[in-house]
Amino acid sequence: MELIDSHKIFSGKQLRYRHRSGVLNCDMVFSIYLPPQAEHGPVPVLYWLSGLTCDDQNFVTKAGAQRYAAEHGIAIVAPDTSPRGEAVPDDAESAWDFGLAAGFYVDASEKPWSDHYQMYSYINDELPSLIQDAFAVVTNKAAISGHSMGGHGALISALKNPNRFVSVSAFAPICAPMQCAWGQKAFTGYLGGDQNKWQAYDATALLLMSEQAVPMRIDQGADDSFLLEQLKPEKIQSAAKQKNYPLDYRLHAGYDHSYYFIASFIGEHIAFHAKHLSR
Ligand SMILES: N[C@@H](CCC(=O)N[C@@H](CSC=O)C(=O)NCC(=O)O)C(=O)O
Repeated sequence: MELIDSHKIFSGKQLRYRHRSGVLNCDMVFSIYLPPQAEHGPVPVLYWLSGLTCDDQNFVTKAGAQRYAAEHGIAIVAPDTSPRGEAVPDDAESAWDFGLAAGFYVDASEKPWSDHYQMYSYINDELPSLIQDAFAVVTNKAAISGHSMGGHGALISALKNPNRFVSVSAFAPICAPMQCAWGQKAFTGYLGGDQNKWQAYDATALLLMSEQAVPMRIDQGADDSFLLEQLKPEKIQSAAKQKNYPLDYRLHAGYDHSYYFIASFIGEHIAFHAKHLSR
């Protein structure tokens, strides 16, 4: 693992590393914020998953999360959103919603994507192992959050691993990818045409099948241009109501899909996770 950037911020450290990923079969970069408390012992970890077109830096430079992570003594790991490199296939049409920076946090089964696009395993297995081996972090519990495509990634990770994550939150997540154009395109490309396979990566379907709840918070901007066509929070709200699932859903007047929205509420999300991580 190679340290490629380092900054002191709010008495902690914002670090950036490059490493070889076995599951993605390419070099990857991730960022980690270590709060000042990490100098005195293990701290809990919040994983942050970013959205379409992002890499690890969008959240680090725009969300303003470090102030709150330092206050609560939480490390934040921000991975990239897809495999990258000369040998990694990208979408032939260079679409921004598929291929590069659009891994959708699934394990692809279809060629040519399956050789590299194994983002679910990277986020849920390989990266946490690496983080636990390399940093002073608490190993038996973590929290997860994300935005848009990354919100979908956070929700499915928690729903599929209720013993690993103590809490999950999301900003403007893609709540029902099987029922929107972004999700249908990605799942067809990465997983093939059999929709039975898609359910394993659809937050609304997973919630309906869940047997163990993870405290969940979703914040959504009412002026988000993707709200009606792509995000569909009403699907997961309805599923949560049906299952009596602990979903705290908040709609905010005037906010859009951008990092201005995320920066406005990231402090509340980190406080939500801190409460559950400290139990
Ligand atoms: N094509 C546009 C819009 C892309 C966009 O809005 N990306 C969001 C995530 S959308 C769902 O996953 C984002 O986080 N963008 C990065 C940012 O820093 O705002 C474009 O390319 O701008």
